Amino acid sequence: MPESNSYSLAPLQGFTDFVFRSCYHRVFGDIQAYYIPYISFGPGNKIRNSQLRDLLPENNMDIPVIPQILCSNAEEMHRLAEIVKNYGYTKLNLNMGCPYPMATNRGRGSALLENRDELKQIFDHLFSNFQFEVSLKFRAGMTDENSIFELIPILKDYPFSKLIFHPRTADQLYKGSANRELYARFVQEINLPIVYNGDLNTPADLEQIRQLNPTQSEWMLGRGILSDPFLIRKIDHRLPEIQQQRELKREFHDSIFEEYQRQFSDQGQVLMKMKAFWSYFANSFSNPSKAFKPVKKASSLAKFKTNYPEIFHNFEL
Ligand SMILES: Cc1cc2nc3c(=O)[nH]c(=O)nc-3n(C[C@H](O)[C@H](O)[C@H](O)COP(=O)(O)O)c2cc1C
Repeated sequence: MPESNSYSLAPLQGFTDFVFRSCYHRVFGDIQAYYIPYISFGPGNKIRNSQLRDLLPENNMDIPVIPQILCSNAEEMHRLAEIVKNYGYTKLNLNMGCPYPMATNRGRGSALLENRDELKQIFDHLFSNFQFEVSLKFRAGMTDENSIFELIPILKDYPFSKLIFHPRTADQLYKGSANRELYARFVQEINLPIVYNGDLNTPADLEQIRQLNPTQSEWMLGRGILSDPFLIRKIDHRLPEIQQQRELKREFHDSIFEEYQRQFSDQGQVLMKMKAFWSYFANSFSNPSKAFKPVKKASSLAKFKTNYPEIFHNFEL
């Protein structure tokens, strides 16, 4: 891999929150940009507290974060972008990839890829009324992956700082696999540097994409990092020796657990967050489904505290 590889953390609502991001950055720190999961308007035109908390500058000190918004039209975009601007951020990411009907039925996320007039209004309004460095994260359309090629002239018309492409259609949700050949064809046709996202779980995954697109150097990683916090070190051939790996992994886990306990007074909420964390983190142990069991079956935070040390003891690689 060339030295110029650069990595960003994908936004995963409920998983890559500020606790995860800050602990990862402190313990591993090999990521250039951490995308904050989207903010959007929910019932009563309100943004969920958890989304706002994740955006607060005091929760993102000294970390290179990029806020993301999920909107359906220029008016919604404007109100969300104002919030991001008022917090002092200078970068903004637009979510045009969310595949879930809850978003797409309201014209948000991937649905915007099929609504070209709305799309252009959003872009026009954003670039003429705000000074953000704007990036765009998108999928390969709603149902027909070839429809994404029709967007190329529009995407080239605006000064996006980055285009991040996850080559799956919305109706695939997370099933099947990301279409790497489609990605390579898209890059060739658009002829701009693009960030690749989707199913990067091993160094070999990056190699295979580079075989199709030799100049690929920008990567956004999501579930791969949640499942293996050493993934980037493996890709860059910087994996420390086994004892240090164990220590770093334990330090990472313990700092996340400590921080959730500081953030939430409700023990049930801490347990829920730790279960979500472990649902991926267990993959970094020798027998993932067995390793996850003691966490999954913990019915209280006290039981979790008793159960998790045995996982490090019994399933550590
Ligand atoms: C639980 C979950 C939550 C996600 N939340 C977001 C989000 O808030 N914003 C976004 O752009 N993508 C979101 N995604 C998509 C990821 O950012 C990423 O595009 C996708 O997981 C593919 O990359 P990966 O295979 O490296 O994980 C989410 C995905 C999952 C599984």
